[in-house]
Amino acid sequence: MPYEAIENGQHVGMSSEYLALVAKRLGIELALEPTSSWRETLEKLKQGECHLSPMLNRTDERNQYLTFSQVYFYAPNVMVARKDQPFLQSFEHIGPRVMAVAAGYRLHEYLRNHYPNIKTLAVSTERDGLQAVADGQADLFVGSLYSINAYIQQDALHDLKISGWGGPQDELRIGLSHEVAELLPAINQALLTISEEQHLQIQNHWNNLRIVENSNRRLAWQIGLVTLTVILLLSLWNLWIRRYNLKLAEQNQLLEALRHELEQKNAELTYLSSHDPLTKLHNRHYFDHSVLQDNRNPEQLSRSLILLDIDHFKTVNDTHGHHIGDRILRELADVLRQCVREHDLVARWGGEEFIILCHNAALQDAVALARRIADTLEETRFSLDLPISCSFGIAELETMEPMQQCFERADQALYNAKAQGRNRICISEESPP
Ligand SMILES: Nc1nc2c(ncn2[C@@H]2O[C@H](COP(=O)(O)OP(=O)(O)OP(=O)(O)O)[C@@H](O)[C@H]2O)c(=O)[nH]1
Repeated sequence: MPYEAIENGQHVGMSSEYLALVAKRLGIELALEPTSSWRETLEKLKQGECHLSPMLNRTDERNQYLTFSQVYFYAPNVMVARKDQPFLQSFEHIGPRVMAVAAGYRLHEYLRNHYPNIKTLAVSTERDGLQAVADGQADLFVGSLYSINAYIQQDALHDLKISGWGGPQDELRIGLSHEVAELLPAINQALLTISEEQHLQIQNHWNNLRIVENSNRRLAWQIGLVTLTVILLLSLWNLWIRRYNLKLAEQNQLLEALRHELEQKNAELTYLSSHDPLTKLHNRHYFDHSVLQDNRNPEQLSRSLILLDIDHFKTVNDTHGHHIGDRILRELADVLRQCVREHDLVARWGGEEFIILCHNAALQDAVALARRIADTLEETRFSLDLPISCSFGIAELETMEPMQQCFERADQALYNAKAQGRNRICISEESPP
């Protein structure tokens, strides 16, 4: 631009208006063959894939495959440099500087033929050439004043300046492939009928108005792009946060399940460490720690200990096997659970020996409980209908007496019961002085 471009599939720019005028005068319709670069346009003309191109300079090379109309548009060429570069009079003063030039343009051919020593950087479009100078890839760009003016404004290349004349001015013509060369006289005639006023109108139209429009459109695109990028980044951020929270919730759930499992295992461990696995009664460890270490407080109510031991249990095991012995132990535990009061504490002391702490029970209360147990044993039908009896030793905790001492008295009483023939209750009357 401002020469020509394709916008939304339409040919626009000065060139399109000149072509429209010519086509109208000739009474013909022209079909657009879109190309993306000047090189491609020339190649299609060469191959006969299209028949006409507007706004071409005549060169020796192009003369081989094109026929040219008369000149209908003159455009000066200029050199562009960054603002910190000096002004250069002409191509003679370029020195070792690198000059960007649009590949396939007449100027490219002109430089090659007349200034082979100038270092050139071939770019696809004039716009790319200006950008190459702005980016420092080239020191200069040479091209049409009209295009350069437009692109500097559109792309806001404010660090660039016109730094000198860029060779002979462009003399632009319509180029026709030889196949349609017979149209040439009519085209020349049509070009002659374009008035000075129409020329001016076309140039003003595309040199001012469109630039402003494009510039705004470019800005709008840039703002739109930045907004879209921000929206995209925010969406990605939200997605990431949502995924992170989901993962966190999963981890928390897992942690909660583990905590629950740990609590269960702890409860199991506590149970196992304080209970006898066979009878499910409290075990000796529990009883020892929670009761025997506890010395009597004078203000507490009376308490008694009962120790009981199954009579001739070895015979049960020896005669009927260990598993029957186990069953008898479990059945005896059930009897004890059934006979004691809820605040009494029953434990398996070891082997076939059990202990009961009777709370709020004086000696006679403990004796009554032992009798109840002995009676229940007689009435209970144990496995294999075996008759099961126990010997009992009982002691009441005296004021200020250590629990351990009371236990030893009960143990002695139990020993006495065994010694006196078993299946009986013996009492430790009082603690030794
Ligand atoms: N089945 C079984 N037997 C046990 C268990 N713990 C200890 N015993 C048995 O209990 C028996 C205790 O035998 P002894 O100490 O001689 O006592 P006893 O035969 O009951 O005789 P007295 O107590 O003197 O009446 C032994 O045969 C032990 O093997 C157990 O958990 N299961």
